[in-house]
Amino acid sequence: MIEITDIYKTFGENEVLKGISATFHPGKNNLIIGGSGSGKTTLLKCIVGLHEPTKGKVIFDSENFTDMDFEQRVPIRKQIGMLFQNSALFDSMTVEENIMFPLNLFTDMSAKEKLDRANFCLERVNLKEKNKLYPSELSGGMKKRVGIARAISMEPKYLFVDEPNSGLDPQTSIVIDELINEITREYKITTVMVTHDMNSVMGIGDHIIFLHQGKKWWEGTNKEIAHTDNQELNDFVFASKFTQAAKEKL
Ligand SMILES: Nc1ncnc2c1ncn2[C@@H]1O[C@H](COP(=O)(O)OP(=O)(O)OP(=O)(O)O)[C@@H](O)[C@H]1O
Repeated sequence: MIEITDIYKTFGENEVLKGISATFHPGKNNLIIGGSGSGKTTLLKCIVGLHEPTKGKVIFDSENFTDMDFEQRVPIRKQIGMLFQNSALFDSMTVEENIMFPLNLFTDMSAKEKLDRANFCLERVNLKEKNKLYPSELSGGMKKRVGIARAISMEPKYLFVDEPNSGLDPQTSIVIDELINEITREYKITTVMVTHDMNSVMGIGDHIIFLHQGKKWWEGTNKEIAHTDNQELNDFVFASKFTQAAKEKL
């Protein structure tokens, strides 16, 4: 479980986050949504420690991450898997080497153990036997799957995902969402995902927080979002005539 309390983040004069609190539970897809520039990525970075909040606390399973120094944070960082927008694979490394990268860095596993783990993860994301390919030889969807395989290689307790569907076609996006959803449930991971994608929101949004004007404007599930009377959320989710018409049929 991750608890964030009263998170503020200011860049110069720009107060981006204004007192955000939320609890993210294990085995759930926790989604952060909101308009462009509303602070979603900033919040995600504050939670993982890529930004320090100006004020507020981040607690990982009763451990106060905010008050820890770099060294103290290492054991928690080892339990964090990350999948960022461009998959962030190393182009000069094969698929297998990319997946083993965190294992080389953070574990003392033997070469065979690392290879077995990489193969297990590749199988889990349906990329068996793609070990020796380079990122340039993969489609966008395959790269995301390698990114997921790498993110789960350390058996993370927490998974942070930023816009996993950017640049993917709708069908591939659904495959990626389903994979994240299955892994979250199977390994009881606390997953926190930033997304713009309404298919993701409706498909896998167990718990959603909507950011607006730097605040948590609304919180609920994908079932509740369809019937919201929150004006700003409604305008955001059902922005097009097409989605508005679909809502009326719900
Ligand atoms: N490192 C930084 N330095 C200064 N300002 C920043 C920094 N990172 C983000 N910001 C500002 O914080 C605000 C929120 O940015 P953020 O990337 O968190 O929004 P977002 O909701 O994720 O947007 P998008 O959906 O467009 O990716 C923006 O005004 C942005 O310019």
